[in-house]
Amino acid sequence: MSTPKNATLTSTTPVGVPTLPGAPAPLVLPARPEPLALQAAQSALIVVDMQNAYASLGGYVDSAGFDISGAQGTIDAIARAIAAARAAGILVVFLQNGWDAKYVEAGGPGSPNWYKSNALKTMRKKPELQGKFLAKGGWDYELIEALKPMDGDIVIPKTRYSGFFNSALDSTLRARGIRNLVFTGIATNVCVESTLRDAFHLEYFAVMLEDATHELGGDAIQKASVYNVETFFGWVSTVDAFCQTVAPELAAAPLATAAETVSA
Ligand SMILES: C/C(=C/NC(N)=O)C(=O)O
Repeated sequence: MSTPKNATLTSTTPVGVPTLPGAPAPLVLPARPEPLALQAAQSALIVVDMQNAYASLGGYVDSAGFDISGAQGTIDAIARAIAAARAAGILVVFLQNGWDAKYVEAGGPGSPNWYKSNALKTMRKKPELQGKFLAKGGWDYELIEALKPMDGDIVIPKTRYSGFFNSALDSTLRARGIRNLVFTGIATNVCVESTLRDAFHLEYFAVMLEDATHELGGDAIQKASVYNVETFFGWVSTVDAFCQTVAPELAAAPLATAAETVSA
């Protein structure tokens, strides 16, 4: 989604993880409702579920009838954020949603996921699609070509909407001293928001780059999710603000240079 025209990044006293004595001065990310102070070494860029299932025509959400016509803009925005994060030494973590090829991890009729997952529902409705959506080893499950992990990035598989549930995400972040999470990905209102809410409950400072996320359900849904994050669970910023803050030298460079540092 593009930045709303009336969006103002309020400029008040920064908040965030207290700076330890002797630590370098923190970066200050313009954000709503207030700027967020963060150390690059204590921060991770979380790229949520940028898989063919969610971002490519012919993938699961497109096949299930959701509108992903805006996904390309989101992909480009995430590519810029990833390039800036890597340049700044900020850990990049890709979440990858899905299940084993036999769908044991999806849960059977005893799991609410059986009834709420539109991937499972669509495959039940159209048996010719059985086995196609979100199955490990398949095209649908793969991260999209334009946003492939590089050396130093981390990929965390997950089986439910929240990246923290039954996954290695929390321990991976804690082991590296990460306290600030910068969220991008699809879908704003499902896996991004679910993971960000859990981040709040686990004491991470979470900020969502609103123009590097894409909703499932329309503009009103995007606005509602942004409102929730800004008001209750964390902070909201933009890709431009993030790039300018963490890698100003890259933000000034031509787009092609930034894109080149993203694809493996
Ligand atoms: C609806 C849905 C959203 N996933 C996500 N990555 O936000 C799903 O996985 O079924």
